[in-house]
Amino acid sequence: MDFRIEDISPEEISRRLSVVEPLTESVRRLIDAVIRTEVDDAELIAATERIDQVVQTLRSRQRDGSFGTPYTPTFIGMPWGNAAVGARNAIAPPLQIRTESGVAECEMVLGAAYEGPGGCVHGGVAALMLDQLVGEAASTDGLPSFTGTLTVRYLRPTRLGALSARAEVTGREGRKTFVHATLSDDDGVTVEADAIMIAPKGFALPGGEVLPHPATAQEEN
Ligand SMILES: CCCCCCCCCCCC(=O)SCCNC(=O)CCNC(=O)[C@H](O)C(C)(C)COP(=O)(O)OP(=O)(O)OC[C@H]1O[C@@H](n2cnc3c(N)ncnc32)[C@H](O)[C@@H]1OP(=O)(O)O
Repeated sequence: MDFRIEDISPEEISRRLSVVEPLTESVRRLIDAVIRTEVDDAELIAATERIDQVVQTLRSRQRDGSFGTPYTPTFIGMPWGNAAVGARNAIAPPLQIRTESGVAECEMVLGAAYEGPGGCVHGGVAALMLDQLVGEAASTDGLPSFTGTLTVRYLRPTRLGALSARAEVTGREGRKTFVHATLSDDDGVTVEADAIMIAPKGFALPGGEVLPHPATAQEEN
């Protein structure tokens, strides 16, 4: 896994986000527009050419491979290509997740790009959002955890539109954290999930042994 360190200040992080977040929002509007447009074929072909020109400009200077998750020396993560919450990733659902001890929650408005059954949220998108939320809830004590097992129950179809989601830690056992999560619309819960999150070897255990961070462990190996 990629654990590169980038020595930049929180102010520099904010500055970079202030530039890329509007770009990502613009691409989200583009995705929605492409799905729902009813313009004629000539306009679609002209739009394809204009979009390809923009792609060419962006590709004139580009990193190899994926974005990865760079960390500052004080472990502020920058997962900007992440499929669930990447600030540069327009296919990520628009989530602004808030966390407090053992809890992660957010509200979101999902449009045409997240459709599965007609007019409803794709089950994989619901699972993606809940997977991220259980990960963030499990990691609020500073011990990042991977999803070991995620069990998802779809109780009824989730209409596209305004939704909310919440994850809460229900127990911890060694490196395992148990988390329950829900996705809800105005009428209540539509999807629920239970996760077993695992803190990989190489991270500090809460109140116990401090293991090397993967970034430094990698250098030592
Ligand atoms: C602060 C920043 C915020 C950061 C915020 C971060 C949010 C991240 C959210 C993103 C979530 C993701 O998508 S994560 C990506 C999807 N997940 C993955 O790719 C994980 C792939 N799997 C793995 O890397 C590995 O299998 C691990 C790390 C899950 C486990 O490996 P391990 O560490 O070697 O585990 P091991 O020693 O064998 O077992 C330890 C204990 O866990 C149990 N265990 C092991 N695997 C599993 C499993 N899959 N499901 C259930 N339980 C398991 C074992 O029975 C054992 O229990 P006992 O005997 O002790 O009782």
